[in-house]
Amino acid sequence: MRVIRDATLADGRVRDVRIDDEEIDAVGVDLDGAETIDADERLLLPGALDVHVHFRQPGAGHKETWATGSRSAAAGGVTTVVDQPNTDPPTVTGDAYDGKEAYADDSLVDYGLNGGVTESWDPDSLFARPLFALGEVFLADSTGEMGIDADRFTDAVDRAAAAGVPVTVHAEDASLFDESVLPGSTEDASAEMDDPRAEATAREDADAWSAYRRAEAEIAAAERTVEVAADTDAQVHLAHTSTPEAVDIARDGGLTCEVTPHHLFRSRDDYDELGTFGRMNPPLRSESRRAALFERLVDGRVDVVATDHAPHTREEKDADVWNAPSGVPGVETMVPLLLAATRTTDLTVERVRTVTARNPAEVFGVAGKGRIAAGYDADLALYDTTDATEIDGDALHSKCGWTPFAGFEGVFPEWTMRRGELVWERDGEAFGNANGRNVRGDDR
Ligand SMILES: NC(=O)N[C@@H](CC(=O)O)C(=O)O
Ligand SMILES: [Zn+2]
Ligand SMILES: [Zn+2]
Repeated sequence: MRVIRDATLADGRVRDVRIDDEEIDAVGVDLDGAETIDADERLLLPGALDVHVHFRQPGAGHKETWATGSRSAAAGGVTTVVDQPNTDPPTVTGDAYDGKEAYADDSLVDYGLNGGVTESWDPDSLFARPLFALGEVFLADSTGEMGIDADRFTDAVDRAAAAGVPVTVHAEDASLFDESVLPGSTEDASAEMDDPRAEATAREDADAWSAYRRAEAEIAAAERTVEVAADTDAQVHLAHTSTPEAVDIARDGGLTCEVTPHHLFRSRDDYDELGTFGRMNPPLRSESRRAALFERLVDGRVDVVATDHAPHTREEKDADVWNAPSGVPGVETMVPLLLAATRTTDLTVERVRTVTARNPAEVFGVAGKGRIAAGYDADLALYDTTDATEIDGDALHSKCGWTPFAGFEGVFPEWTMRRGELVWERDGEAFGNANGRNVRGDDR
């Protein structure tokens, strides 16, 4: 058996962690073992579970593949990812689920696969598969145009409740988007009458995306989701909540919620730097809303941090604000950004551990993951918190080759272990094997 010697755990205790094949055998002091990995009192965290990624296969392997996405995860201390259904074909039938699982064979890290809802979904075959969750259920169109109406949403939540599967919701209400911001909107109609003022009304700056998909649209959709959930036994989770209001609505309404690193570390003030590379759904919010969201991360009101890792190529993103695709990468920089923030804010290492590992495993009932304790999977990552490096898109491993966090400090793992196997060693840039497993699969 192998022993990781003198590791500092998130709560500050220094312990040995003994590993028996794929599992943690014991956590203690002076443990015996045939082989020793010295931690030298560096920080050992449970491998993170990122419950919201878009790895793009099938259908858009030019943006990301399971091989590149899972490498990016491993290099960022993430040992489990959950893929979303807006691929091509969308994961809305049993066959589509099976097709995606064949791609996930290339994954270095463990994974879950969500099922989605469209007009043409097939709930019977879909719920016959081991779904991680039903979701993200799109209440408004995003990449993949899977927005559904109110009746289908209620029906989907009812079916998920009957199947005992949690539901995750992309909560934006498209009827509340501010269409006056759009080119060709009513103000702009005067263009047809040769009114010179028309030119001035069509916004082309990247911040127009935030003005268009305004906060009120998320807040209203979060309220509606609480109402729908209240009428059923369904377990409902709000994906990527971008406003403090939606976090509070989720808590008060008995839902769980997740926030993304980009909504925690970026705001509308950053569009000058990011341009359309900062376009995503839900969009960046005001600096005051960002700060209020961060406060809720620090004090425990946010349940989960997940990335909504949504890569698009540079060429695709380099378009005008109305035509650029929505989404930013993030799986590799989530834990590094949060750990770096523990050095400069009130965020504690324990909170980082809780929102990236313990809570996602608990909220979604992932057995054997999210903790460093005997009997749990040996999903681990080692960090030197005194060694922050500057984030650089070229040095990351996503196929998209860019990051919205360029220039930020990040504390990256020295190594990452997934079920006892080293899947990333920073010295030498070495990756392990594609032995990732479905966390809801039969071989668990
Ligand atoms: N968040 C995004 O802006 N984009 C996501 C879809 C989504 O999560 O809504 C994508 O798949 O590109
Ligand atoms: Zn979404
Ligand atoms: Zn998403």
